[in-house]
Amino acid sequence: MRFLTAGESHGPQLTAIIEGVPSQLPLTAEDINEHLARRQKGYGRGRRMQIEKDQVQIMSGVRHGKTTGAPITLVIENKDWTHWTKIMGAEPLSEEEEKEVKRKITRPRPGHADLNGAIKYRHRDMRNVLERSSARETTVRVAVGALAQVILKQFNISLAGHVLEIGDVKAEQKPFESVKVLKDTTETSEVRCADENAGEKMKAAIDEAKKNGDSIGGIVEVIAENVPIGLGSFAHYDRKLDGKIAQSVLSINAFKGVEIGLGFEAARMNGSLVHDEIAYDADRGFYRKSNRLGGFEGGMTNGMPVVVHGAMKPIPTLYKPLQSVDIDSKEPFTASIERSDSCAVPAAAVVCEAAVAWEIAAAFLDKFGSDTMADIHKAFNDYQEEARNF
Ligand SMILES: Cc1cc2nc3c(=O)[nH]c(=O)nc-3n(C[C@H](O)[C@H](O)[C@H](O)COP(=O)(O)O)c2cc1C
Ligand SMILES: C=C(O[C@@H]1CC(C(=O)O)=C[C@@H](OP(=O)(O)O)[C@H]1O)C(=O)O
Repeated sequence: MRFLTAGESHGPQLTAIIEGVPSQLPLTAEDINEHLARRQKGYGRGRRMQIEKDQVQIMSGVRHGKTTGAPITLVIENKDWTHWTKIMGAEPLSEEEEKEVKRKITRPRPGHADLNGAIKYRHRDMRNVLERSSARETTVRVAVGALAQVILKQFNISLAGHVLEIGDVKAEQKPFESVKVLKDTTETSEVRCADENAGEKMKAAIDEAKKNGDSIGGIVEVIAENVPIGLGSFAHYDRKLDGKIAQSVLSINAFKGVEIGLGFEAARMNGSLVHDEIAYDADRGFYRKSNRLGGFEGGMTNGMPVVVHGAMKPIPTLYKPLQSVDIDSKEPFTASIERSDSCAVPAAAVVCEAAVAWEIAAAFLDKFGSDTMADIHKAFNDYQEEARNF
């Protein structure tokens, strides 16, 4: 399975084309819209989220509620587009229109793709960079991840993404062993949270940052349950599933770190406290007594829940402005701002969940086939039986 996305933040729409989805998979727009709504709900978003009401249109590859095996096209409209038709239109502007429309952006924003992208693609109007580098694109990635979750659900594999930390407020975690998910946790941090008030403390930290004209980042966690043993491979670097997940998570806007299981903490501990001992039960087959390594050994899943953490930097556009330099005048200026999120970590938890879901689903189809659901179910059931009796 593979996908491409296209579309600008203030253009007419975002599009994804997904190729390699098996036939006979039940799929409706509602399966996807549910996740799009979760992404919009998170605390700390700016005014743009009041304009958008993300809804997917399935434009190809599905007939009467079932996939056909043909490429699937997903489209999400930007409601804000109506305010940007002149600035973002594909047609050349007349001289009159050119004067009317404030076109050029020459002031790069620290923390964004603006300056590097402008130099790389020789744009003197940095709107050509910022429109595509915007995290608006994460909408359509969530749509693609939602489709991946529909596939995984057929095999009882479920995922949850939630917020672990906002700034220095931590959701005190329950141990990995007691993970029993899976509900909507984008507003609070219920999944593995021992402190019932953590969600409220996080919201207060977001409010405080906003009040100071600042922004705040955080850490999200994604857990996938009932993942079979052996997705991914030890055989080659680009088939290691933990590596693929890391790439996918790190590609989310503003993500600066990724961990699997204990992650960086494992480097500070002795081996006896890190590795998960192997046990055997006639009903379950082989299993682990703990899950410190987050469900991975040798680039492959080991049957324990997959646990991924992603670290998001604070939003770069600040109401308390940063210094930069105009690319035309070369004069320093203080960045001005019209609107921005002050925290997008809760929303990013949903994006991270989508990224992990996609990688697991793609690896799942690599292992069990990808033509039609009945064949995949058969291959999966046979393999699970063999793994249990191994
Ligand atoms: C869901 C989400 C919403 C975001 N909203 C904003 C925003 O409103 N303002 C902003 O400056 N950056 C926002 N960002 C972050 C920028 O898109 C990101 O920092 C920028 O594109 C540069 O990429 P990099 O941080 O990965 O290097 C958001 C990121 C995500 C994941
Ligand atoms: C539109 C979304 O996020 C946007 C991501 C973003 C950025 O610079 O990345 C900047 C803001 O957009 P605008 O400049 O239009 O206010 C966010 O609202 C979204 O998440 O759907």
